[in-house]
Amino acid sequence: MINKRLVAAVPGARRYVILDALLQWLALVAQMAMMTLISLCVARVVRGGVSGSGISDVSGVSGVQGPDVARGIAYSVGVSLLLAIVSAACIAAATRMGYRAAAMAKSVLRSALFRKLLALGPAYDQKVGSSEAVQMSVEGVDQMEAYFAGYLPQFIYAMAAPVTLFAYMCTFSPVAAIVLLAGVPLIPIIIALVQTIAKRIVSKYWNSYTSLGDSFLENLQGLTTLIVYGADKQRHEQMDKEAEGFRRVTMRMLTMQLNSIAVMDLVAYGGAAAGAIIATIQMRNGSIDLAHALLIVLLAADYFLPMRRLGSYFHVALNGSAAANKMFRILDLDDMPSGSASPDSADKRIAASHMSFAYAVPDDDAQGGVMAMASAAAGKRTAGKTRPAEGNATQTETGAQSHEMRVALTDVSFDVPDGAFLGIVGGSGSGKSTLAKLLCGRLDGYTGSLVVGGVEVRDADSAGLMHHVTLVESDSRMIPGTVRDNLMMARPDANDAQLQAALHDVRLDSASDERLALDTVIESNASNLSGGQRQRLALARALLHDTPVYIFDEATSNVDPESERVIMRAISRLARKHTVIVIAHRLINVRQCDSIIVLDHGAIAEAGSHADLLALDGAYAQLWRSQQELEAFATPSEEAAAEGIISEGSASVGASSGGIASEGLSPEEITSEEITDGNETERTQR
Ligand SMILES: Nc1ncnc2c1ncn2[C@@H]1O[C@H](COP(=O)(O)OP(=O)(O)OP(=O)(O)O)[C@@H](O)[C@H]1O
Repeated sequence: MINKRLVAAVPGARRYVILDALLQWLALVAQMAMMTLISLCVARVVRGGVSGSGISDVSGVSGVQGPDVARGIAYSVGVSLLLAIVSAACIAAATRMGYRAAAMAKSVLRSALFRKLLALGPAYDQKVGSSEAVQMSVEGVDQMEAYFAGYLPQFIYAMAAPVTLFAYMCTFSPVAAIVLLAGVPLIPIIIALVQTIAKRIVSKYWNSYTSLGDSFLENLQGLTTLIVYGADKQRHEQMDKEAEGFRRVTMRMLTMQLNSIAVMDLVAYGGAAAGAIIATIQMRNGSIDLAHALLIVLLAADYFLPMRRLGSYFHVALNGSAAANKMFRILDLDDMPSGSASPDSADKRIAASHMSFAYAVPDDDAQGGVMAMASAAAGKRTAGKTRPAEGNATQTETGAQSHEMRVALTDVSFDVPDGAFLGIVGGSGSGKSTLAKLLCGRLDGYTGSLVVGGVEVRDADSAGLMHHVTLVESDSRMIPGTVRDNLMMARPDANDAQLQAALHDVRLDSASDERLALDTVIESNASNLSGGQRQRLALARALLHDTPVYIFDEATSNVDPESERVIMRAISRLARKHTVIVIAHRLINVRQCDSIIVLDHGAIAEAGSHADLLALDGAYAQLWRSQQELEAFATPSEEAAAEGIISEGSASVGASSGGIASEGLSPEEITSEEITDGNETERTQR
């Protein structure tokens, strides 16, 4: 009934929980004394001032006769009021202690979650969904309030209260004390019975809640796409179905809670009624007087109420416990491994030797693609918390979840000399991005060897590796704030002149049409920037990072031709001083590289310079020819344009693609300003 791991996770909350229960117990003692006085008073009023028996010792008002009755009653009322105040103060203090325990639990767990998300590293979202992370750290953690402030103190108090009442009642009516105590365990028995069903329902509730959150977030993020393709109605219906499923499981949970509370109420109030019956019988037998009979009636409910309250807190606790178990699943994820070796900033070489890598994919997701065919090279460790089997069999078990291994890279070997300019090309899914992520330590679990900055990546200190390799991807993120904030992220000590220089390098300075001031505010999701501006700003930020190695993974895939030209020119200027790797689908963007690696299904199919690869007449040459043909096809010939034989639609395609083909992505254009200017003139004429 207690989530031991949850309690152990917040050791500092224990003393507040115990103080809370202790204060509740003191309130009970004060109430017992108050009820004793009240019973005595009532009995004296009824009997016209005749003194009670044993109670008088407790109340201190025995033996008060005749005219002193009024004074005795006033005295009792005064003391009762004082006791009521003491009891209320104890309850208020107990509530305070409960909130302290809850605040501590929430703060400890929320910090632990945030620390874990950081420790999971840049690829945290591969292990935890964004919406799950948000739900757990907000609503999941909030569930701890009821658990620590309500359930835990109540659990202790509900044990202590009946025992205390039993001990007191035994002094004047052992029969009533025993009968009432015997009824108390009925409530925990009901709780235990309900628990078996409730656990399953509550866990279903949380699963349904987080998965609905995931769908909601994804649909919201993709809302524009859904509307554009007219798929919003269908997604709407699908979400309605999910929401209906969530409503049903919520209703089942509430029904179960209300039903069990109703049964517990029956026991609690039935018990109190039983107390009244026993008191009446005993008084009629003459074994107790009126004052004691009244006292039994008044105290009988208190036997059951703490347990009854525990029963209602129990449902909240189950919810908190299920949320905590979900949190622990996140907290139990393996941190991004970090070695202690620091890459040498003077060593800009990269070397891979017989390097292989496979993703662990949950069984349900593992379909199609290059499935479970890990070569024997896929040796000791794999991504995340998985472990490949020896040889070709690559099924793994992680707790209840089994995984298939999806091979992404197989037996890859290459050497990149200091300051080299390397291109990596290949079809979709050939492993280019995986290689980029491995090089900057965002994925772990490769086999073979991968050396960056003179150290094996798996042994490298992850912070050191992040300062050695900068990866710029196609969907670079900006944080809300100013342009300055985003740039200074890469170099916190940069002055305005350095920031301006970085903006100048990517043509975002005041001389450019696309200019951005350092104080320009960037809104959420950089929605006030164009795709080109965003990517150029990301490049400026990367330039400020000034690391020995740069990797650009499709850094120009979503931008306009002008931005593509600016970015490629800035990238080519980086080479020599830094080692630069460019991953591109468009071969024209790697044509000027010293060497190009062609990946095919995770393996190196060809390697060499652009000229070597064309001479080889293999996959690269074939792809080059087809891309050239495509671009030539997309470029409207001057004669055709002059004769007006290109329709409006195709002219617009031609203008955009033709722009890309001719606007400065050839090596000459990238490295020579004059030729670029010539192209611009040509474009203006066109
Ligand atoms: N997180 C992941 N979990 C499981 N498999 C993955 C994951 N990321 C990539 N893969 C798989 O690994 C293989 C290589 O993917 P990768 O993203 O490296 O290819 P790519 O060459 O960069 O493709 P593209 O050019 O389309 O970006 C693919 O089969 C892909 O399905």
